[in-house]
Amino acid sequence: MSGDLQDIHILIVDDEESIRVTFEMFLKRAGYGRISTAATMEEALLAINEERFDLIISDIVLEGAKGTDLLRHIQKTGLRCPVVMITGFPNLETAADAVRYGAFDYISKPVNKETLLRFVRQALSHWQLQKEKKLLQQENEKYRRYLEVIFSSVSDAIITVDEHTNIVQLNNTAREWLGSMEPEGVINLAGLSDEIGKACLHDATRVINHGETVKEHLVECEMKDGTVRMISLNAAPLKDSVDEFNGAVIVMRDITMAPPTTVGPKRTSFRKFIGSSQVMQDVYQLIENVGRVDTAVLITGESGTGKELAAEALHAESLRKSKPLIKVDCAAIPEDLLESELFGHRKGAFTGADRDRKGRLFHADGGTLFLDEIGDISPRMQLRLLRFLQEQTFTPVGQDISIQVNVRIIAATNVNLKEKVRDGGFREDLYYRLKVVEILLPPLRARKGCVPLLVHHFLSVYRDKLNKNIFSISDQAMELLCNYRWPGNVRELRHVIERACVLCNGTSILVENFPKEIKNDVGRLENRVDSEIPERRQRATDMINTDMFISEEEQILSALQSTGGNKTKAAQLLKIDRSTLYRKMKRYDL
Ligand SMILES: Nc1ncnc2c1ncn2[C@@H]1O[C@H](COP(=O)(O)OP(=O)(O)OP(=O)(O)O)[C@@H](O)[C@H]1O
Repeated sequence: MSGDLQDIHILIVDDEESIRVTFEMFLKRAGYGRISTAATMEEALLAINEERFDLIISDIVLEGAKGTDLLRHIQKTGLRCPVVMITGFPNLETAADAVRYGAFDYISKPVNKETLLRFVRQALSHWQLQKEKKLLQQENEKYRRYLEVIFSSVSDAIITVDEHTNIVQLNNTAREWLGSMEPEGVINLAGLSDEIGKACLHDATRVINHGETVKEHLVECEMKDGTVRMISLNAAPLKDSVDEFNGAVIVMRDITMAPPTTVGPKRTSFRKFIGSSQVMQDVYQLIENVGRVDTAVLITGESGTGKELAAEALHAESLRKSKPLIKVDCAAIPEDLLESELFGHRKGAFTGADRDRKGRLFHADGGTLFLDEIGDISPRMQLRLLRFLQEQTFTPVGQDISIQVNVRIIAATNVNLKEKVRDGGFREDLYYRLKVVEILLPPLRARKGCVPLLVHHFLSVYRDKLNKNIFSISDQAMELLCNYRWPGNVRELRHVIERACVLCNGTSILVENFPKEIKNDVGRLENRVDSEIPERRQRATDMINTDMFISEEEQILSALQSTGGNKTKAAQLLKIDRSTLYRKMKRYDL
């Protein structure tokens, strides 16, 4: 407990020095570790802007100002910590005013040690409860948004109804399918006249009246566009947290073209991403789903994994795509400039501000702001950003009037933000605001199946850029690249291929074109005792078709990619004849 008290930060505001000193002494002796004092309202406001407090104790009468003025300012800044007012007069009206303006409570003078400590304990435990409640609400909000993303992005139609078959919720697909629905008011399934509406009513009634679940009820339905589709309906009872029956959920899937288990073809690229491994398929899918939902996204992953590419793809997938995507590298801008860079400033706001300047938030209006390296911003910037996320308004430096904009925030970091929150280096409330949805980009060593594709992609980029006739890469060179750990991820691979293309004098990239750290791996391969080699070969055969080794399908894909789809050249690259290539392409459905 005393360890907790040590971390509690209390601000005492009083124009009488003796009171400040006495209160500080009482609190320190009681174990409270961090006490700050302010003699005037200006000093108090400065402290509140710079630091975070758990409690403020203020005299109701300050020199040249009233304690209630301080309360008003505190409310304006959005600070939520409790404020206890000390009132010198037996004037109940002023004290009641203070409570009306948001004070937690007031204490009448003279204040003895026991009374002060009692009020402090009460205010802090109230504050603790408030914080826990807020955290819980944030968690709930997070899950609610996750569910909303899933609900709105699945291609199945989902409808929930109450026990009278009134529609409670439906996702976009369901809205599209239930063509005869009026946009406003309560809609009952009984009022829908088309096949699909009737089928929903039939299944919902079975669930509601008999408590049965309905599985794979297949109906032919004429859709709005006149086509006849085969729809599979599944329905189940909807129960609340205490197992009370609440209605039914109906999930419908169009199975006309494909059976439900069919998996779509693997993508070898998406927007500016190259890569075909399963983890990247999941990333592409998530970006597509989340791009359309107007929510904050936190992109995480090691340096060089493609976080900026993910932000660009999210913007391109969103309804904001015709508006600007503004990028800010928070680590590259000095801390004292970042505030005016983001929020703008008025002429004369600080030395060197010789004209008004609109910030990047203003320029991003209607579009997306990408905040790279968000983990590096100062506590002051964290607070300003939090306020912006809460209100979508901001005030340029040196200006009084706030500006309203409509901006989606996408942030990225390569540090562990959760750990930073735990260490107190990053605000928890901001963390949850930013991380409504997280996209984690895996390191390249966890998706080595992507390496050959990336190698051929960058090879063709630099072949064109450097105007060279490099068309292949030796098996040994490729093996080295596939086995290397890539601490710098795709960025490092890109540089390695660029360098190799510059150094290459022939038509093939060779091991000798690689830098030392990669070439040294040859030594490791060659120095291996003979007995290890067959075992390694065996392992390679065993692991074909996994992400660690390159499957035949991926070799063919990367060869086609690097030759721009030219099958004759791809066959040459793979050292097989054209007809074999055609046969294999057919087999893998490429
Ligand atoms: N999957 C990929 N396909 C093609 N190029 C990629 C891929 N991933 C990353 N790159 C390239 O690697 C380089 C680094 O990518 P990016 O800047 O997006 O990484 P980052 O994760 O934002 O890095 P940092 O954290 O250092 O800012 C860029 O040149 C980018 O085009």
